[in-house]
Amino acid sequence: MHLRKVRIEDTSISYIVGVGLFLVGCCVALKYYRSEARKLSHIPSVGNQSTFFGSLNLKFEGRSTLIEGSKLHKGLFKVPERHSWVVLTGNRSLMEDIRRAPENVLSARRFFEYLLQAPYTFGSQTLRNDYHHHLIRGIFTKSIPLLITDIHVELKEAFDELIPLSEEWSPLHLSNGPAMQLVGRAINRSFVGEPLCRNLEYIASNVACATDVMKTAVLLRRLPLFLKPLVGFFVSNLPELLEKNKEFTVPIIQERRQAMQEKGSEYEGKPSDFLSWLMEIAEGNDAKDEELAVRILLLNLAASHTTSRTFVHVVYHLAANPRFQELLRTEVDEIVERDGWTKSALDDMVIVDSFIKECLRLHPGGHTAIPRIALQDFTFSNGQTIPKGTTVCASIHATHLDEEIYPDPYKFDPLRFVNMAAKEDQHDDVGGKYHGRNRYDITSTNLDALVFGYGKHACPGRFFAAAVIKLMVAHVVTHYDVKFEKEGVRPSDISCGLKLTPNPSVPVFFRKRRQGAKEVSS
Ligand code: HEM
Repeated sequence: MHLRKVRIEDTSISYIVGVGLFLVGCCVALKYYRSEARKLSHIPSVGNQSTFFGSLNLKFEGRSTLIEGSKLHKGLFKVPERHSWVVLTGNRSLMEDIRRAPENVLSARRFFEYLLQAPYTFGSQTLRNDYHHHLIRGIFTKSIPLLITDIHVELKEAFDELIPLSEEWSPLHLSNGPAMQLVGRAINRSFVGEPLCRNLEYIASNVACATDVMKTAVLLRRLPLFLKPLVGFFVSNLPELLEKNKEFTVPIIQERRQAMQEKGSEYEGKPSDFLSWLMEIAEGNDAKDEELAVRILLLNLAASHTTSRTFVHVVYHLAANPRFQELLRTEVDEIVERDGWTKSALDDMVIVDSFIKECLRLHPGGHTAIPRIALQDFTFSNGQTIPKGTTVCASIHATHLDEEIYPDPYKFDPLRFVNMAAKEDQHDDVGGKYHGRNRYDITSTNLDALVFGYGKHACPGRFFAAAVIKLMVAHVVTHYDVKFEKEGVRPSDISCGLKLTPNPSVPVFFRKRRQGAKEVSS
């Protein structure tokens, strides 16, 4: 009897273990069946195959890995990014396929929602309703010539406060805060006007919100769907930060509403800035004070890091090469003496333009461009297919570092785009194919210049960004000498996943300009 019981227990234990193993096996098989790795197995991968080691590989050798990918694979290839896979291409025709695909097939919007983990940070609704993009493309961009004077005044004050003109060299960790403050003041002069644009707590609040969103999003992107709301709740401080941020903007909105009620919609002294224009066109829920405040914050999110990062890259190149400072200031001195600080003066600064564009070519914000998420299976013109849900983009280095387009592509050539435009003009003279000089301006977007994206989602703020960065760079070369401690050595960029940022650990030394200093009109 006793023996029989033992046998039964033995049998049931092996039975339970067997069923357990079977279920685990089913789960593993199901996980693999549903995994990106299986669905994308037909697309060749580059670098290490494990998502963990592959991501490390991307971190330390992102640029070379993606260049290798474009060279080895003429179609699509994939790389692991942290927890998942990203499909890329360096093929121009396939990049055009991405550009041409409609939003309901390859979605830019869905990518940004994923990037910012919108449902758990800002909320998808705010992001999906992008009526403010039309405003940026329309009246805001058209008004740049009128906005320039105020931005210049704001920048001058900001520079004087943050980097006082001194006869001695003073070190400054530019990328850690000063660049964001300079840019924050400049752009907010046109977004919300004074005095809010120079309220340092407001500028810091914008930066804090952006940092919190990015930090939270990086974490949430790795988690399964069911954990995101819970973890987001504990990790993010965004709700409090947003409330704090609204305390700066909402009173200004209410003041303007009151002025309009009392003195009419076009009252004397009505500020000409983005907030005023936004209040004019917002409707329904979007017109609520708090919604308007969040939209201004979103605009800051899109504009501030991108612009300040570019400014830092430019200053780093100037600091590493004192002769470049001479090159730019010769141009700026002459033009400003003639035209003052105007939009047409900025347009004439073709060397400054070329210099900044060359920085953007070599130091884009990341290794990729035109990122999209497939909302349905998509077949490229070469016959390769990606399944629904795949993140796909262009490898930016494939064109930015293509020696057929840019001879000696790794060399920083400040006059590269001036010379390319001049060649184009010669072509025009002899009846060659003429693209127009504008093709070589900072703001031009095409397959060879992908830093602002390309196609219908290309950055609508790029004309404004270009004007602000030009003003900042022109101000630096006309007022300061800059250098690094070790002459000629520019710190390498930091690569983090698919992102690229200037190295923040090295200070730039500033001193009042000595060489050829002259009184430039302020
Ligand atoms: C150097 C500075 C800047 C860089 C490098 C930059 C870059 C970009 C890039 C790469 C995109 C995505 C394009 C795509 O998906 O194909 C983008 C989108 C956007 N940018 Fe910028 N940007 C800069 C400055 C600004 C500024 C100053 C503003 C606002 C005035 C702005 C507003 C936007 C907006 C609203 C979008 C979303 C466009 C859409 O999805 O249709 N950006 N930007």
